Formats: sequence, structure tokens, C-alpha cells
Amino acid sequence: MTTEPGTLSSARYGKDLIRVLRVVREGSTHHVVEYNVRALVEGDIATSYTEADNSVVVATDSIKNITYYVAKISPHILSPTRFALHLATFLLSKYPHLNKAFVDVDRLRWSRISVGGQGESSSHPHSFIRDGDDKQTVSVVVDATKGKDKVIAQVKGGMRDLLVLKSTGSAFRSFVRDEFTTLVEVPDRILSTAVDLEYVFGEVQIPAEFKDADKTLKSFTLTSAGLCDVWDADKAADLARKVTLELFATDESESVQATLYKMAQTLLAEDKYINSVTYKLPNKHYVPVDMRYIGVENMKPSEAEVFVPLAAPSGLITATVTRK
Ligand SMILES: O=c1[nH]c(=O)c2[nH]c(=O)[nH]c2[nH]1
Repeated sequence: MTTEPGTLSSARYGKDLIRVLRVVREGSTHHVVEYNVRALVEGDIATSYTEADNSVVVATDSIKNITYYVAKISPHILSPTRFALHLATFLLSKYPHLNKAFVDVDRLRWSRISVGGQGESSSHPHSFIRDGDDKQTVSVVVDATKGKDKVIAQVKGGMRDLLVLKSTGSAFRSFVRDEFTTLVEVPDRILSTAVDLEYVFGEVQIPAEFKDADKTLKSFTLTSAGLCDVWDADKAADLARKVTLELFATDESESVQATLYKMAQTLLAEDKYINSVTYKLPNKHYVPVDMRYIGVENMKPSEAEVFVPLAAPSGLITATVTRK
């Protein structure tokens, strides 16, 4: 064979878009979670690319089957973060030649249906409603490249597709004005975005009982980054949603940039285990309809009533705020 011009500098594979719903029965009270899972691995797999050597390949079909298996046996299934860590540690402890696992989980919303009359409504024990298109996101990397007794986990949380709109309490003024400027300054406008948020926790040392994935996860809940301390990634997810919604609603916004920054600072202030926060906020424009051609006024800020939602283009405002 002629000399190859390139070298394999990275290789990772696995299964994407694994959809799973799990029921946990607690007597007549049921819990359900629905996840979209991506599970990818790295390790001594180069020859599968360079020499068509499939002896090192755990089929992506098997990775899918393992995902369902861990969903069945994991005591951590109701927590997307711990389920992701369990699946990742399972893959690495089962296959000696794999040394890094990347598991992303999106949790879809299923909330209990409220039943009963006024004053006596209660949450139904086994009926649920999709009460929002937003997803809680979890992304874990479990790294055993320094040995299976020195396993490190990087855990990120976040959310996607949280669609919000406010009809006042948002201005946009004093921006650069030059020959390219057509936008008028407004003291009052509609503000709408679909929140995309990711926050990074400190690295976690997975303790020595790594070989037993279940034991590992039990001790994981009690230790973080070698400290005897507890952090709860799912509690952080609830906090992040609350902080984001409350600040969006209450901030007298001077711009998406300024509101984003306040959200990120508040999240860092309220969860000491979060090291950095990244928001990606599209500015979904709503434009007042000009009806002056028919003698109708609809263009004044605070008075306009009829708007066109613009599908495209949208602004896109992003930033990462990192703990000092
Ligand atoms: O909040 C905003 N930030 C911008 O950077 C921008 N640019 C723009 O046209 N509208 C807005 N709104």
C-alpha cells in the first residue's frame, strides 16, 4: 500500500437517539422518566478504522442494549445525571479496552396530572402530562485513561428549548449608530427567546469501587471531587429553571446580553458547585405591523398591539460566566 497521508488523530463512536421510558412502581404510585440518550466511547479502537479490525468493536447495537439494561437495573434511573454516570461507568468497567465514555441524556417533561375540584386537587399517582417542550440536559464524560482506579468524571447540566416571551419590561437603546443602522431605539419591546443553558460542575473522582458500577454510584452520591460533600445535579436543574424564568420575567432588560449576564451570575451565586455557566439565547423578533397605509397607528412602543413573529433571522446572544 502507498504511504497514507494522514494519521487517525481521534476516534469515538456509539449510539445516538436512544429513546427510553422507564416506569418505577412504588405501590400504587408510579414514577416515569423519558430520556433521549447518546452513548459514545473511546479506547483502543484505532485498528477498527485503520485495519478494518472489528474485534475491538462493541457494536453500537450492543451499546443500545446496554443502555436499556442499565435503565432496567439502575437504582439511579429517576436521576438523569446518576443514570448517565451509571451507564458510562458500566461501559468502562465491562470492556477493558475502552477508557472513556461520553453519555448525554435529555430528559423530557412528564409531570403529574392534577385532578379533583378547587381546594382539593391532588397529583394523580399514575397519569402524566407533557407540560413543556423544554428538556433537562445532562452530559457526562467518564475518563479512565489514567487507569481504572483513577477514574474522573466531568458532569454538565443544563436545559434546552425553554420558550419564553414577555410583552414589556425590555428595551434596546444606545447601540452603535452608523450608515448601516436601520433599527430604531425602543424603550419598550417584546422579548422572546428559547433558552439553551449549560453549566459545569467541578470534576469528580470516582472512588475505588469503580469495578462495581452500582457501588460506585452509591459512594458517588456522598463524595464530590474528593471532598466529603454532597451535590445534587438534579436539584441544580430545578434551581436553574427557576432562576432563568424568574430573572427573565422580572428583569427590566436593557438587552439580551445584560439579562443573560444577570441570569448567569445568579446561578453561580445560588449553587456553589457550579463552576461556569453558558447561555445561548436567540433573540426571537416580533415586529409591529405598520398599518399607517390604512390610517391605523400600531407602531408606537408600549402601544403596538399587532406583531409579526419573525421565524428568521434571529439574533443569537451567547456568553460563558466562569467562577473567579
Ligand atoms: O438585546 C438585544 N441585543 C442585541 O445585540 C441586538 N441587536 C438587535 O438588532 N437587537 C438586539 N437586542
